[in-house]
Amino acid sequence: MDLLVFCECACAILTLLFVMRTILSSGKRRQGNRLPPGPPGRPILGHLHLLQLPLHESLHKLAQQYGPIVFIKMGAMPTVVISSPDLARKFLHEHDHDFADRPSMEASKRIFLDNGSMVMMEYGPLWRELRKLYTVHMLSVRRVGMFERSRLEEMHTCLETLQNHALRGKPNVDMRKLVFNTVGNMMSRMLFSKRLFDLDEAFSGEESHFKAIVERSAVVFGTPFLGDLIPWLSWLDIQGLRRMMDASRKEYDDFFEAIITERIMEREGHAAADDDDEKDKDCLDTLLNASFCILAYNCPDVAAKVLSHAHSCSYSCIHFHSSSSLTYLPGCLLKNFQHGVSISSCSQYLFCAWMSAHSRHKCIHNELHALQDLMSASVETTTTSIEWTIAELLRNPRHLNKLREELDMVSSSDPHHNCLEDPQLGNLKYLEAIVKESLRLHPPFSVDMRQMCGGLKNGLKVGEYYFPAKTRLLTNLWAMARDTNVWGSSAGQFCPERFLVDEDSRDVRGQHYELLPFGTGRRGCPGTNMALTVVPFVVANLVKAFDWEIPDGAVLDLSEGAALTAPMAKPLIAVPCIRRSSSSSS
Ligand code: HEM
Repeated sequence: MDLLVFCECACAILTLLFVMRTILSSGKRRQGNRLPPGPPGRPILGHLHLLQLPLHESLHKLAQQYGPIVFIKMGAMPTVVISSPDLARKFLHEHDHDFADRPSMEASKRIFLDNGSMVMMEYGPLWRELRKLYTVHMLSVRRVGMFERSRLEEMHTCLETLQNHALRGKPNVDMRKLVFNTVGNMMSRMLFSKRLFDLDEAFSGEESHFKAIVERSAVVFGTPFLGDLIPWLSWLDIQGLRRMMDASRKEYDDFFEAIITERIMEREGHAAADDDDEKDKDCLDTLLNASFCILAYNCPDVAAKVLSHAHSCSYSCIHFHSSSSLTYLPGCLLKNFQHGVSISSCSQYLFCAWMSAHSRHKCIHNELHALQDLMSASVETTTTSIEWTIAELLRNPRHLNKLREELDMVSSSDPHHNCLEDPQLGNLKYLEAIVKESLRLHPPFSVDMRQMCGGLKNGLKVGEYYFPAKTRLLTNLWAMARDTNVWGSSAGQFCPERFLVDEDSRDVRGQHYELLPFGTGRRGCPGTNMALTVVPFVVANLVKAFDWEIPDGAVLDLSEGAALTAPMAKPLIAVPCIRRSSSSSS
């Protein structure tokens, strides 16, 4: 074979091999990077044009068309939407640690100073520290139980207010306001021992100072910020949202700073009194005691300054509140810290050193955000759940009467003067079934939002699909809880009996993936104990004490509101009528 023919053949073979390799490798890449099905998107907007509020309904429509796993782009943000219990198990259990971040949002960055909110914080050491503090020291069953007295007092005030108004005629009550203010006071007393709300607002249309702050920030959180969806447009702020976010942050800061500063002064005053009763009075005390620990994670540079300051001052003794009594701390303990004593055991001592040496303002922002975080995460959700439950009971008098019979069995005394207490409610199966059923049909967070952890820079393969880095995970809790394949043909109806048939063991605490009103896994709701104490408690007492009616001429409207959480579209207005006696009314 002459040389020319040989070269031509070799070139042809090499070209062929190159083309084949390119085709094969691109095929392999496509196969390896296969995305879940989804509708065609638009440039820049992605699939935003398909999404409306309430979000769970738009996502449900997509699932009906493309199946239980759908890939969309919210602007530039890759997003996977899941709507089946099996997929929820896969993503939120098997891949829980991979999807443990929350989507980063401008509002939470600005209002909670660099995502200082635990709810929105990225997964990492500070989140872990805070989470432990919340679940073990602030929201455990024991801790929630410690505040039973203040909840009883608030419930009593609520029933008394209703009774006074009912005696004067047939008043229309804005149930959302009444419940919000009652639950708000229960929470604020547990967090920092203060009442924030006046219950008469439910009749007058007035608004407390704190409620007005919450509502202004809800507007900011509820308005989509363009830069959250299309990051390269984040410089553009046509709606002036950044200014509103900063104003909102200042309002929260001023509000909580006053409360925290007052407490610090009180604690300093009490230091001389050696008062055991004041220890860990509420969550703010717990936070202040753990303060240095959080500071060390959040601002290591500041923490280092505290240490060196404490050291250079060589305090011989610093007074502080220990968990048992006022104690004097020998300076040598501070030195020990630098030789390896754990942060948490030294936190209280060093916090006091820091307090005496530096401006208060700088160091209280961790406590400030924790209080703000817990108030925002708890009051709205719990209120929404109670409002929906009462509305469903008004629509279904048969269930309401059955519940009342159960309640009358545990307490036949005068319904107007005695609150039903937690221990009386513990074994009431029908009440429990009603609360579960209400959370099933109306999960206050209808769509759970997570994001792939920042560390997974090359994305992640789950099952047969590949997901790009920072993919957002939306779990449609609302759709899973209404799936007829799981819940049968009555999936859309309010039917508490379903939890009583054959001793159905499905519960709401994150073990049953078809019913996840509190989420699940490491980022599941740490306030579940509190919510499952307060919701049945308030519902039971409202039902026990009054006959409830819809105002004359009004229609009970159970449509859902267009919001990120899933409230009723309009506040529930009801009329409380005093029960003649607990036995005669059932
Ligand atoms: C009926 C009432 C409530 C409902 C339905 C609810 C629901 C939820 C849901 C769905 C999540 C996200 C879970 C996940 O991503 O897997 C969550 C997170 C959270 N909830 Fe609740 N919640 C309620 C009450 C409360 C209460 C009373 C508190 C505090 C006292 C609270 C504090 C929090 C916090 C701090 C988080 C963030 C947890 C984290 O990101 O690590 N919630 N809640």
